[in-house]
Amino acid sequence: MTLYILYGTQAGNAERIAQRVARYAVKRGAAQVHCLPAEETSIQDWGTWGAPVLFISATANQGNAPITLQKTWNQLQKPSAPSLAGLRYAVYGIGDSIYGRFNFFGEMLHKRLQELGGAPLLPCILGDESDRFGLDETLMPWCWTVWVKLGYVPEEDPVAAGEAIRSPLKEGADDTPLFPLFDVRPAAQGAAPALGADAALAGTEGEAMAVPRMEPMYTLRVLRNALLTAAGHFQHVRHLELRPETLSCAAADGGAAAPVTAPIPYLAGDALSVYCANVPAQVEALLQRLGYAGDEVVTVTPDTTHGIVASRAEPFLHRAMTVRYLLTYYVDLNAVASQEFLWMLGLHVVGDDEGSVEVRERLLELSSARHIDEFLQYSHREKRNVIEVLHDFKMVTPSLAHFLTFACPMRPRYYDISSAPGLDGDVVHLTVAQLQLKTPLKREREGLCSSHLVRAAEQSRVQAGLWQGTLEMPEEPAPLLFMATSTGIAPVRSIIRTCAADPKWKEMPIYLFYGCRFSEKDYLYGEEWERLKEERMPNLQVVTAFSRDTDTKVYVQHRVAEHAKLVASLLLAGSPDAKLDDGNRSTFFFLCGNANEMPVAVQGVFQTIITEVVYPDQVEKILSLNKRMTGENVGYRNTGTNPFGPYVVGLICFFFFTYLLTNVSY
Ligand SMILES: Cc1cc2nc3c(=O)[nH]c(=O)nc-3n(C[C@H](O)[C@H](O)[C@H](O)COP(=O)(O)O)c2cc1C
Repeated sequence: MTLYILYGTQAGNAERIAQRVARYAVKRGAAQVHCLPAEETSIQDWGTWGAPVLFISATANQGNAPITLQKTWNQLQKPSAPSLAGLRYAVYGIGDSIYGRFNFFGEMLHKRLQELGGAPLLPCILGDESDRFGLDETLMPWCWTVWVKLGYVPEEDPVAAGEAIRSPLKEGADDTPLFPLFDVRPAAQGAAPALGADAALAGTEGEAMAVPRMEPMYTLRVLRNALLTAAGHFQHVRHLELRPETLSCAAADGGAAAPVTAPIPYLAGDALSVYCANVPAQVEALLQRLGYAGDEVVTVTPDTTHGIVASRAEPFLHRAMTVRYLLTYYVDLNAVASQEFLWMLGLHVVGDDEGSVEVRERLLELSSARHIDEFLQYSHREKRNVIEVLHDFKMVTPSLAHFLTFACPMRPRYYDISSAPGLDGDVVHLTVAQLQLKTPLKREREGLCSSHLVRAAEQSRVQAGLWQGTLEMPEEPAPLLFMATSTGIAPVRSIIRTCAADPKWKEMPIYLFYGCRFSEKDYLYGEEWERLKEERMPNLQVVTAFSRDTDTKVYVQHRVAEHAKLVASLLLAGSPDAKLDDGNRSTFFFLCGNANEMPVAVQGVFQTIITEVVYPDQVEKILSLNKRMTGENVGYRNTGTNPFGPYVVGLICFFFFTYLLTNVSY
């Protein structure tokens, strides 16, 4: 019995869940489980595998496909997508009901697979992180139903099929098989030179070297790293200018680096996926804790002896490297420890003495669904990483193979590019805010990658890939309306500079509503707008909202309300004199900034403006024309195409492109 589990993840949660389900499947008797990011497979193959496929996917950024499913999703949506007749599948969506578009992507995926001829084993199940027991509440019954459908457990067996399904916690983490996905051995004598054995390859603090990765990687030289916010302001935002020097191919092809001969082929809306190294002091602490000096040379290979025969191809596989190098570049030591990590530690506690029993019980408790609140308190709210957990539970020392399996792999952080090829040539700009926070117990935490970038010395190097977004600029010049806050300005700056480089845009009205705290402290790129207006874009208008300059807080939406007539006319037809029945020149609207409250606030003010302030006598007409502007239906997209799609009605050409804060990467 072979089973495929394909996952879509943005930040790693769906990957962890998928691996857990893979373990359950092995326990239930699957002989071979392939557990992979969906994008590592081809949709053409799905219907021909002759094996069921379980899709486990998060919903990202207000209803969108997560990053490891984005390309696949684009292919699935095409009219030319292949028939999926022959595919038997089930979708488990991962989301959180605090978001308006709860599990939107999981539902879309399920529907599309069915449209293409796939046969669902059961209806799409939507996991909700806000459920009392978190995802386990739906995950466990879903697993059981799938096992029954696949014949792994007998349909008639009341324990397996009935009781277990009703009891969400039946298949708990504590009885999943504990086997590592990797095998770690001393590297063979005389093998190729080990990564990290050479001091130069191990990198120096603050400087990422060309560490092999699965995707093509640029090494970029930091030309400039300037503070944008005032000295003493609570938040550090910096402007980085980076020039690509070398490009290495995917690790799978050997990872050879070649000099870069052409600019990075990016467009407005694209991002750099930046990798960084762990802090050396943390690596040394972990080496000591795991019982390594650090210079031991090892080779890691997949451990397929237990049934999981294919899992994500990690770039550290099959190459000799020192343990220090492995832990420096391939495991995220700053990530919050997962429940699975605690569970794995719990199962490593041997001994029946009182102390051992107590520690084991505590760890298994923290890792069980029933104690999710305690886990969140211990781990998430305090941002407790794996090293701190190992420090708290000194009695347990996992093997390196187990540690690698259950710790969080090092993943890149995404930063919107804020430059434009037309104005900035081969130099790429980033606008980076350093993540700094205090936990409830007043422990200071900072973002690994944002700190790495913010501190990157000029002339040091940064390692990054190019993430191509899906933002579509208007084909012909059109009025642009931006609303942005804080570092949400990064993609806006890229678009504005793209337009500034093209004389065709010179006469176009471009309005930027920008919100931050203080005019003197965090008004990012304020002087640049003045210069661009003078030199290239006479019709660029910037309206600012400085929330803390006055006693009463002023936000972007308040400024929008003050300019009601202008905004309404832009939204409705693209011309300040437009009537409701005018308008074929559509304004492109971009909303960029904190995804939590701003979109809803701006939507509210738009609706008020259009229906109550500007066209009070035509409310019904407007609402009937643009149903999607009401209530829950307004679409927010991360660099998406027009979500109104066929719903864009002739009279209200309202293009809604939104960005979410990819700049909050840490
Ligand atoms: C920026 C952001 C946007 C999100 N948007 C949605 C959403 O629109 N709908 C939803 O159901 N869940 C949403 N979620 C919740 C995620 O789906 C959920 O946290 C999930 O566990 C993330 O899985 P991942 O780590 O595999 O990406 C969002 C989470 C984040 C961080």
